[in-house]
Amino acid sequence: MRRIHVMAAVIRDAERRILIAKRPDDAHQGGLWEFPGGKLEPGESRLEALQRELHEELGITVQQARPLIDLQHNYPDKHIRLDVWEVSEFTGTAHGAEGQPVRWVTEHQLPSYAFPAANQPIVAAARLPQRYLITPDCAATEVLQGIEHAIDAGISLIQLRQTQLDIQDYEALCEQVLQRYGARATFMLKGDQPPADRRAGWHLTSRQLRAMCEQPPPTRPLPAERWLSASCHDAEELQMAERLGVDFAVLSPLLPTASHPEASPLGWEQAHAMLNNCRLPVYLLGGLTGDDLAAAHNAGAQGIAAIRGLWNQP
Ligand SMILES: Nc1nc2c([nH]c(=O)n2[C@H]2C[C@H](O)[C@@H](COP(=O)(O)OP(=O)(O)OP(=O)(O)O)O2)c(=O)[nH]1
Ligand SMILES: [Mg+2]
Repeated sequence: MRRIHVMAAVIRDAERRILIAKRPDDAHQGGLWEFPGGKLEPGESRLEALQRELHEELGITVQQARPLIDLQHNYPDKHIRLDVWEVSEFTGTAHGAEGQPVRWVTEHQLPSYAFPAANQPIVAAARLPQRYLITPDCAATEVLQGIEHAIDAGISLIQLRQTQLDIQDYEALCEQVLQRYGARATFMLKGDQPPADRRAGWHLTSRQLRAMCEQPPPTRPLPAERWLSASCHDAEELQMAERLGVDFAVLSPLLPTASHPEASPLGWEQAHAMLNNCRLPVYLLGGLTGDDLAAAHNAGAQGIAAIRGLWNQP
């Protein structure tokens, strides 16, 4: 089968809107919306190809870009590597230089556009932030204060962990958090059932993930409009997460941590190899801080997840 390496871009404007373009009706995957880009040519670097394609298709010059998600997809007629970068700075006015319709859309509007089958994880990656805060075990007042501080510092995805609380107290805290902060951040909650509050997403432990994948075919336990994520520790669990249809995964432990001294860390190289074979946005967890974001992106991750590394940061 034909194998092609495609560079594509999630381009953002100052209001964080994303540029999408419509593929010509007679092209492969024609009539569907896409993230602008095209094939890597022999001798080009990935960034050079991205710059050339965006200049040809949109008339813009890329100033700043970084890897967002890199995945492979088999269409019936070709095998594609979609190497998607986030473009945060460019010069020029983006327009359909090849006559194609283009549109700036909000993250919220993105899922309502029809994209090729390969794009589902890209749409998730474009909507998700690069930092994922997991709350530490501490008193409820401290949790609330810490969340407020984190949101003010730009964190928009938070898992309420609180292993110290029993179910009733956990649910009461979740309710309070959603009431106060539900409009300002996305909250991922834990538990045996999907969270009752439909604003919240559901984060599965690796044990839950394995149990849900035991009886084939695995069926996604939450409607598409709510976030579903899972904790993974190896390549097999990442594959299960893909098959279950989760929106994103957390892969751990990357580095040694004080909270899990017994676990053997994956290290950057092994994590990178696992992410090469994965079709999900993945946060790396374990001993990381905001300073590790560039390394995480270069390893093919969506970003970092952290408890201490993102809690009470200046
Ligand atoms: N650019 C882009 N291509 C995508 C996306 N999703 C997806 O499945 N594809 C597929 C469709 C095509 O088979 C391939 C991209 O090829 P292309 O037609 O854009 O390549 P190109 O710009 O170099 O065009 P051409 O000169 O070969 O006509 O990747 C996407 O979001 N953006
Ligand atoms: Mg193209």
